[in-house]
Amino acid sequence: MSLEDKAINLSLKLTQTPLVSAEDQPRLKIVGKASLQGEVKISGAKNSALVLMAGSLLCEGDSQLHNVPDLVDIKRMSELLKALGVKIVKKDNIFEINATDIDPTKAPYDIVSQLRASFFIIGPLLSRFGVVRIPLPGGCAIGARPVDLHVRGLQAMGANVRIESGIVHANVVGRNRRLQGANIFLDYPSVGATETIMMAATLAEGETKIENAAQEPEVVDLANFCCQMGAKISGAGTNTIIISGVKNLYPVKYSVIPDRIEAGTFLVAGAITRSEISLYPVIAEHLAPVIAKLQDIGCQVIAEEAERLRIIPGQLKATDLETLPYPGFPTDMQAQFMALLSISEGNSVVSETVFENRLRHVAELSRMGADIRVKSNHALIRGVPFLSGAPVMASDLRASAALVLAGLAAEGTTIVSGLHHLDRGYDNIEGKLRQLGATLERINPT
Ligand SMILES: CC(=O)N[C@H]1[C@@H](OP(=O)(O)OP(=O)(O)OC[C@H]2O[C@@H](n3ccc(=O)[nH]c3=O)[C@H](O)[C@@H]2O)O[C@H](CO)[C@@H](O)[C@@H]1O
Ligand SMILES: C=C(OP(=O)(O)O)C(=O)O
Repeated sequence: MSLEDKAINLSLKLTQTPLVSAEDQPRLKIVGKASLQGEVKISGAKNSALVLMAGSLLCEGDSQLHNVPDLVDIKRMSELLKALGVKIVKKDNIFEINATDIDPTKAPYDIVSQLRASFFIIGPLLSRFGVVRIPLPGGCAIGARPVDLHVRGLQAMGANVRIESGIVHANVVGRNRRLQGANIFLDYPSVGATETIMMAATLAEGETKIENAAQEPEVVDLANFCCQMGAKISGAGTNTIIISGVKNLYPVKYSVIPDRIEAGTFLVAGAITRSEISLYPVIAEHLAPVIAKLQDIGCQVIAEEAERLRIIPGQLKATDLETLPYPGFPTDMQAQFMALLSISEGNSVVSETVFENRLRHVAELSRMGADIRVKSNHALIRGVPFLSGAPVMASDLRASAALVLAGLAAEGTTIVSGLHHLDRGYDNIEGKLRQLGATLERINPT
């Protein structure tokens, strides 16, 4: 077993075994009152790279994805594709993906159950082969996360879908096993459902219209990737996407957009430690709701030049925020802002509207001295002058980032466990923070 496989196995084991004690897991020791300076390099977007890997199943031949971040989620997605028969050659941040000879019924439960994005392969596989079998991704710490909108979209396009013993079996009969274009109104602008239907529609017969579509930058990135492969898609980035099906798609070289959530997390690192830092490369427009909130809180965020942002922190003051589908404030930045607001002067209300269980970091921030009360999906935060370092446990990916940020700002030392969450979605966060001047180290179990 390679070292990489061992790391994935350990990570899977940790996710499946929440009762592993903190001392038996790697932990991050963070020295507080950090002062940061310099520039941080932002990696490719996790949520784009994952769906582009799914999208590369749409054609035969060698596709190349550039700027792929180094993350456990990407390793899991690679394992999933390999289980289908996909050949992947990785050179640094470039993935060469060849999905010529693959079996659309071989997705293993062990991987799909660990990774939401793994379910997104259902669209391209069904569209290209007329048949697919895939376990349900299941819920996770932040909510139940059903896939009904994905399934209903595919059914509207003519797929027969049967869910039995936790496995989705779908096929298309007649008409050369091709899905048929359809008008689909999404009850909610789900990112994943929009991506699933969009990929499925690229090879369908006729035109598909997705109304109330998600407008996230990752949806636009996927549309650009598919168009470069020969798909006909218009309207991505608005709430109505139109896809005219084509018979074949072709492999391309494509570069993943910068990760707006990683960038947002570093902007908060600057704000919470009262440090001036810059970030490169970023697409400032993708960060508009995050930048607007940082300005409300008292920080300046300036575009120094194309793709480079600098945060100039100020006196931190309270603000309210509500998570919403793009272009609203992203749910994936809510926990990090909660850490920031916990030491901003005054009272803030944070409302989580996208996921039903995404406030579990409150208990851990409270352990560090934050004054936060939760009522249903709202958190009332009374800003305190400082946080105190403590042992804390991450409950999900962005909660882990929030605890790292809180640890950087706190007085004393913070020990964060539950790092398998952090490793899912942050490419070398320790190295990047260290380069900015933070003192932190990973303690491995003896
Ligand atoms: C891999 C990936 O891209 N993950 C992102 C994606 O997740 P994901 O695509 O799973 O998120 P969705 O936009 O689908 O989910 C939003 C809401 O819709 C609900 N829902 C979704 C699908 C469905 O069939 N039925 C249903 O009820 C979900 O439970 C949730 O409450 O968008 C989320 C919202 O921006 C981000 O937090 C995730 O980081
Ligand atoms: C919720 C997230 O990811 P996923 O959808 O992969 O669980 C996230 O990136 O914060």
